[in-house]
Amino acid sequence: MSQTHILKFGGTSLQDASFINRAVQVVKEKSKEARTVIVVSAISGVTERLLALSNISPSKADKANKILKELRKGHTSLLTRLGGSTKENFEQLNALFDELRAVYFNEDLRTEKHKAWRDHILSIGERASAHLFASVLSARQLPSVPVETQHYVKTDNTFGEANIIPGLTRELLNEALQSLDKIAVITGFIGSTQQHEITTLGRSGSDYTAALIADALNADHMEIWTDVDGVLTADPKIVPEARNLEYLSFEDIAELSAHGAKVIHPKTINPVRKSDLTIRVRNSYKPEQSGTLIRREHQTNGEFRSITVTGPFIYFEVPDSLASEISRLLDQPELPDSGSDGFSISRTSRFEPAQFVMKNELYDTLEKPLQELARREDIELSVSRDLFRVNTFTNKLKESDRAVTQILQLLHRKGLRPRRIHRENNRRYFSLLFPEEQARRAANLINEYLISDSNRTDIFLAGVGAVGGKLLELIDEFESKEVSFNVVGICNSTHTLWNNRGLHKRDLEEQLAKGNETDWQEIIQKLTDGDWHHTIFVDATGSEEVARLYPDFLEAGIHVVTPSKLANTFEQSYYDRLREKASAKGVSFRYETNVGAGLPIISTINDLLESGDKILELSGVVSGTMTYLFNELEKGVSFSEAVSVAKQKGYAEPDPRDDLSGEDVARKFLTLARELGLQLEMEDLQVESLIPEPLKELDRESFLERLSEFDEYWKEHMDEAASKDETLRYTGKLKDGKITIGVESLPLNSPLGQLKGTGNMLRIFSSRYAETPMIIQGAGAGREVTAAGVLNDILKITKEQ
Ligand SMILES: Nc1ncnc2c1ncn2[C@@H]1O[C@H](COP(=O)(O)OP(=O)(O)O)[C@@H](O)[C@H]1O
Ligand SMILES: N[C@@H](CC(=O)OP(=O)(O)O)C(=O)O
Repeated sequence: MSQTHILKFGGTSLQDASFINRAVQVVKEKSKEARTVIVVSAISGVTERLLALSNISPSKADKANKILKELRKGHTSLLTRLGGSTKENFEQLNALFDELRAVYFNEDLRTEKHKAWRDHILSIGERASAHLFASVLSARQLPSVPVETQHYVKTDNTFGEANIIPGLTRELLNEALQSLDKIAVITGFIGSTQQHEITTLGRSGSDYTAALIADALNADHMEIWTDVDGVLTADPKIVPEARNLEYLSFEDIAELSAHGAKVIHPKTINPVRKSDLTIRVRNSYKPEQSGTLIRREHQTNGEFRSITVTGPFIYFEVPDSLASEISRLLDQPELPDSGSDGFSISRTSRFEPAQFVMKNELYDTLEKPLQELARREDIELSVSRDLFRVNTFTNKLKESDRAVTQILQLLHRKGLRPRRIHRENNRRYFSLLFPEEQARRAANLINEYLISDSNRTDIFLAGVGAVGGKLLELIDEFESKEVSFNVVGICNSTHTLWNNRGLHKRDLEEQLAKGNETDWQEIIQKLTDGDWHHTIFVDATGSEEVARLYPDFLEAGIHVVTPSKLANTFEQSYYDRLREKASAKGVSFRYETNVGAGLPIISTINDLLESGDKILELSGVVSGTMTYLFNELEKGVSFSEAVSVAKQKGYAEPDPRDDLSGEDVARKFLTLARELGLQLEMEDLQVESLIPEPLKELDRESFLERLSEFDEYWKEHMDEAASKDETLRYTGKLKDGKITIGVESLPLNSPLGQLKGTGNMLRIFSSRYAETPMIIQGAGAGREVTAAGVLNDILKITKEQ
């Protein structure tokens, strides 16, 4: 057997009899393949109980005795239950609890060498579990021996967080373990000074012990058995949706654990940094899973993405002149070691305040001198307490800062503003400071950003009629390497359907009718609360009620896209409010299809304006229905017949008066005018209606029936135009701040006279296009072109992010 494997069982992997049985099984399997060396932590919760014991004054002997008794009982009854209770094993375990009692009540040690006394107390946890586990293994035909590392792991005398003396430790461990013919069950977490006083290596230090042993024995592989699937993208206690990382490098894990990923002790990699050791972090609840593989070589496959949350911290600002003195205070060697992110200082210039972030406990020890310093300088030191750092790691940060920008935008949309942003020189990491609850929320949102395809856009589609239904089809068919869409919800006026994993055209047909009742407030709430990082609300309803809700969506950090012309043509104050909300929240409101369906009219006008051009006139035909009607009249079809066919073909609205009134064209021109910055209301437009006065008030059926009374009128008009080689078109014009809309007689061979089908044509006269206008022409109606235009808006938002 040439290979040596180290198995480290954390406290959680030995928490009760069934876990210990599972651990025995793991050892049994492993020991068939390789020489197996075990490292154990104290049974879950035991270190906490021992710490609690060390904080009980001996005057409260009852309380202390209760803990002492429970700990002894807990271990010995496990020994019995697991079949390891030979007389010798029982005596050895009891001897440890006798020792614990004796040390606890040793008043001299407690008072004179308090920290050493406490470490001695803590050591019992690991020593007891090593004895217990070795006894159980031996009883199961796996001959084992407990090894207490206070004899071999040598440290300085920084009790509670001792530093290893590497050479000596390596030599002693090697000597003790090299030729053992039984399975060594070694205590993690503990060592001793040169004077043989027991020390501990810092909370969760057993991982570190395991690495020291791996180094001493030149081991090939090490397994860290714990209670999670491996190293995850975040602590699952904070981020339940955290995902397992398949591979990490030594450098990755060292960086994560130094910044609070508790799954592995920060010093673990130190002794093995240069070795070819492989480390697997595995879940004792799911031994069949492969966990996370950690090795020296750097994996650049994008796996390195994770979040840690550290704290609590204090934050305060002082005039820069005070910063150096405070730094000196922080330099005192007797201060408690508060880890690599114990404190940080930012100084930008002499004139800007210096910003301090420090762990709560560090501040508590410094509060007095700090306040004194502040008083001397006559400033009030105002501190914010209990803040937490959300640290984000990702390989993407090596390439650019885009991920930082995207994450900040995402948090901003969800109403989360960090108190402080800190970008490390090491380009894979940045941190944000928040109050506790916000930190939790931010961690969950960032996790979603990191694990989901960051190119993914989530969509809620309201209205699944002609345009909405087609859009869903287009989204289903859409394929791109850079962007992906996920329709998380759809609704019509009665039903709403949700699915985080994505909805498709077939769901619309099969499932929507079984959905919940549509409740707009609930939809807004759900989209606001969801951890989707990039959401677009698409309104294809044409409903006024929905168009009035856009500010709420924008306020919730949700982009809005719509083919509906309503929102842009409500009162000017509403129009302005939409823009203000969108800009305040960093989200987009897009509506390219409001004019000319799929034709790029609004974007072209904006491009011209942005590049400094001045629009002088906009004119032409922007109603496909009207073009169709006049084309039919040209062919000799009667007015009433043309209207009814337009209705049948779906060009005209269900009540054709909505088109004939000119309202549709008016809304389009008003939208264009406002795009140019004009402040206008619908009433300011001059619009010629094609609805004969006597038919205005009729119901829809009677209107259609009586429309033929006016056929003659339109025939005469058309004949008159024809006699001059002209034809009729319904046109609009915006010039000098005024909009006029109505029927014009135009030469048959002019560009507008030549329009066919549902053709639209808009002429843009500008400073640059003063003589010959820029012309945008094409089909200006129809569900295909409109849905494609909406999809284009969605794509634009996605690419802006
Ligand atoms: N990135 C992370 N991946 C996995 N677990 C993490 C991470 N960050 C923190 N943890 C926490 O680490 C715990 C495992 O460490 P610990 O409690 O010391 O277990 P053990 O007793 O097995 O050593 C997990 O239960 C989890 O809450
Ligand atoms: N028992 C010690 C050391 C340790 O490493 O424990 P665990 O492996 O259960 O995190 C502690 O609780 O800090």
